[in-house]
Amino acid sequence: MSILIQQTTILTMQEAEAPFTGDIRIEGSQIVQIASHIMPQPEDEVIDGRNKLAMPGLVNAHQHSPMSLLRGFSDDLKLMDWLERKMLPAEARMTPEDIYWGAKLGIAEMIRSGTTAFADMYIHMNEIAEAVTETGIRASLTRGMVFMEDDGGRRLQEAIDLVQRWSGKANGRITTMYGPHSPYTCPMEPLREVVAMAVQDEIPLHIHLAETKEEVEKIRSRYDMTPTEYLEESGMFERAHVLLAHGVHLNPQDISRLKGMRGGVAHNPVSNLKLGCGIAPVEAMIFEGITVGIGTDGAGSATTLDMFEEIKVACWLQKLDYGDPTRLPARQVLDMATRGSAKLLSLQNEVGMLAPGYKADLILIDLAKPHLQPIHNVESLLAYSVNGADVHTTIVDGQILMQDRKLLTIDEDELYREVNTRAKRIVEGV
Ligand SMILES: N[C@@H](CCSC[C@H]1O[C@@H](n2cnc3c(=O)[nH]cnc32)[C@H](O)[C@@H]1O)C(=O)O
Ligand SMILES: [Zn+2]
Repeated sequence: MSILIQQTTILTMQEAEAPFTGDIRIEGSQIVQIASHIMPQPEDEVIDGRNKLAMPGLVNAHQHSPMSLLRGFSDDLKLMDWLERKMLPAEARMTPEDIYWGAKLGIAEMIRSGTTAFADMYIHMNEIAEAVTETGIRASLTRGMVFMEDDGGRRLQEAIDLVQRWSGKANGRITTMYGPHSPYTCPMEPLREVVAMAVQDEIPLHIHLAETKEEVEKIRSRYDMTPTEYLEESGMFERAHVLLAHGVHLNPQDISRLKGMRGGVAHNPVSNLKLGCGIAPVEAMIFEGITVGIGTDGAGSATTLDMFEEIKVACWLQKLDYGDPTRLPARQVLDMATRGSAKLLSLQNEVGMLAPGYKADLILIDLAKPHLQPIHNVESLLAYSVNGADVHTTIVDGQILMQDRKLLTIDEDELYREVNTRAKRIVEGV
């Protein structure tokens, strides 16, 4: 299978490279050539790229994909109330099949809005892995673990099963992580146990950190530490690749503790705004050399999985926080949503950039729209004007998943029937 995209505007996201017009050739799962003109081969599927822009697919660095089933079900609550009174009881009522359909709903929204890979933390991971396999998207999957009661090791065993069964599957599109949920749901002993497993199996960690002020207060009263100090105490930053979700409430010492860490922080600006959490110190972290990527968090809180929305809001928040519009400029935020997030998923040598040898994970954006004209500066348009609905074509691992806004691997009528019936049944009991 080979694809030739002709005469399109290309933003490779390679270091400081400006956009240019050219062709992109894909063979199998990889990009093999990018040049101003490439001779079509007889077997090529040719895509007309005129009036379009090709860029690396966006990487959503923090998600709970089946929470799309709970979108709009319990808004305008405090995080701890939302989580403990609404989400956890609803999740307890979800069957594995519900999770499969919820994940598929999330994946449909992601493919439609230009996301080609995501980091997911949830339960019933076999079903999410099946949804990833069938739909063609790329994902780093994590069984989230809350250690608040003795479950006879069930959660840990499910996490191990996920890693053993699914790492490298779906032509390498599936990778895995270990996911202790957060400082406030993981006592030190099981946390250290998971860190030791991550080190031994060479598997990254995915965990929430310092999302709310309440969390900071809770960890202070329990352990007399900041949440960051608490995680540092577990040894994870020194010993493993760690994907930290949120990192909103970090003081300057906390930021110093993260310096030199493998992995980095997934910024989820829309979720942070909607839950009233605060503004993450994104610029300060980048200044210290910490990798910051972008995620949406689950649709149960953020309510949208459109990474172009996150991109805009990420910029706005830093500009507002500093009272300075030069903060977090367009190119830098695009870098966060592609290469930054790719590094958080340990995929920096495979996705996040358009280059020969990289995976063919890319999107085409339709520029023939009033809000995307005239074209003074492509990076500005992408950061401040493009919406997920402007994505025309989505390609992952060399397979076209959406063309001309039609999903090719998902039956949307069936999907909407399933999710509505299931969502209704789940929330009736909460
Ligand atoms: N409840 C599971 C853990 C599930 S992992 C993912 C969890 O993260 C929760 N979650 C989603 N968004 C957020 C957030 O913003 N902060 C904290 N937890 C969240 C989500 O509801 C889900 O329960 C257990 O018993 O082990
Ligand atoms: Zn989360």
